[in-house]
Amino acid sequence: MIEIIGLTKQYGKFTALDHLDLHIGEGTVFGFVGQNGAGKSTTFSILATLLAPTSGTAFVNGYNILKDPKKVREQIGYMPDFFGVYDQLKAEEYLDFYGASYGISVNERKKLIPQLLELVNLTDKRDSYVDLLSRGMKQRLCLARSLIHDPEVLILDEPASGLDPRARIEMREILKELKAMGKTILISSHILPELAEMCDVIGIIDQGKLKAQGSVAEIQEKLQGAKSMMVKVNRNIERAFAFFEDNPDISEIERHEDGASIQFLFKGNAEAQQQLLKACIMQELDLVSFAEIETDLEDVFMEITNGGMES
Ligand SMILES: Nc1ncnc2c1ncn2[C@@H]1O[C@H](COP(=O)(O)OP(=O)(O)OP(=O)(O)O)[C@@H](O)[C@H]1O
Repeated sequence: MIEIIGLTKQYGKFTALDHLDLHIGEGTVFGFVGQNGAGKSTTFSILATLLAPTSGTAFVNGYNILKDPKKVREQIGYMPDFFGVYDQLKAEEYLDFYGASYGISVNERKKLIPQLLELVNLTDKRDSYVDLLSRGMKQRLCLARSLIHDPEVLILDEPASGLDPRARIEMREILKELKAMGKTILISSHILPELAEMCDVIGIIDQGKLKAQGSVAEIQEKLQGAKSMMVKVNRNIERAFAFFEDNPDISEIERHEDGASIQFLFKGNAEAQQQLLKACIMQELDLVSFAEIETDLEDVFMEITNGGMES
């Protein structure tokens, strides 16, 4: 579990983080989204105890980053956005080196390293020199490195940056496995739709401030106070359009070019939505479908960071 309280970081006069508060529950996959310079890496470096905050603090599994940095480091595996790899080492030796520096015994390392290489799909590269690995492979090796002491919390700064679509899918699959193991995972990214798919909760940061937090659907609802809905009719689209247009809880109604679909924003809870569906059936509106539309995270993000909403 992670608790961030009033975290602030000044670089000289510049405020990179401005009273950030965040609560991330155990076993959550949390996506930290923000434009370049929003403050994601600064937050992660502070959580990893590599950078001191100007004020505020954070707790990782109950350990204070300021008072108990050693304990915090035991809890977390950190993958920075830029990492050096020792190019004179082979993949297996690289992990062995890190395992030794964590005080893991030779015998344990012999068992652990093949497991880690398998987890990140690098078993067949164990004897390859690190500098000859592709970028995606290096990222995965670095992820394996961050797992060597079996941390409960993973902090991954842009783990998919610079990867091609295939390598991104591989990374996503590995993260799914780690989530299944019960790890709490914090990921930052610009690849917004991917985060939406992978994360339970998304936090949107802009100029050092948290603008919104919740599931993609919650963020959208908070932003618009309404859900996007789409209905499709078999015939008589005019009649259906007039029916929805008359409803005071419906706005931004649009007819699609296919001549059969109507999209609108609906303000109301699940009960109200059920009533609306019932009314459509009572009116014999020739519906073939009635559904909530998943919002594109990219749209939500752009709206929020363009000043569409204050938290
Ligand atoms: N050591 C530093 N000295 C001065 N300013 C810094 C320093 N490190 C970061 N900053 C500034 O703080 C702000 C936040 O940077 P940070 O790296 O946390 O952003 P980010 O959200 O991770 O961005 P990116 O996605 O580009 O990595 C930026 O404006 C950056 O220029």
